[in-house]
Amino acid sequence: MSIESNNMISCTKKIEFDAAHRIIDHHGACKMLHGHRYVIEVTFSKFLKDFTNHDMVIDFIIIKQKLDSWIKQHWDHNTILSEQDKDLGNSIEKCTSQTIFYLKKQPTAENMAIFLMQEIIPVLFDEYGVKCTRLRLRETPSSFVEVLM
Ligand SMILES: Nc1nc2c(c(=O)[nH]1)N=C([C@H](O)[C@H](O)COP(=O)(O)OP(=O)(O)OP(=O)(O)O)CN2
Repeated sequence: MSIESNNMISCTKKIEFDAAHRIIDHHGACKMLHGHRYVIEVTFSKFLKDFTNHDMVIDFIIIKQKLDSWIKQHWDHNTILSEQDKDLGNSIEKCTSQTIFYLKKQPTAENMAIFLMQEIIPVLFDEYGVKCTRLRLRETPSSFVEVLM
């Protein structure tokens, strides 16, 4: 097999979590507070030409340790709201003592995926020298978004 300079090898890990959200001003039911079983598929890649001295793109165990810990701490069994939705967030916090996770934008699947890809994953995986090339976030069995880099 001949390796071309742009051939890549990638590895993907799936992580699931439960969270509630709502999209203010949505024309349909998504303006109501509701929950999802979210499924993240995160993919890291390396150029094959850079893979010569390695056996793994990145260990699946490291992906789980790093990203799953962040998700468990911030998003799992929590409510994800826009910063414009502080009244709702404050009411929930008063009743449940949870710490609401606020995004600057609406908590759509797109904005959640972009936030993970831009703000969280680069910091969590900085030391491993791998590039996150794809992040898929499934909101329902029939709906997902994907960020490709
Ligand atoms: N592009 C986006 N569209 C919608 C989002 C989103 O994040 N990005 N979010 C929602 C709601 O949160 C909703 O709960 C999910 O919508 P939908 O896929 O329509 O869910 P259903 O289970 O009702 O889908 P079925 O078609 O019945 O399988 C809405 N849109």
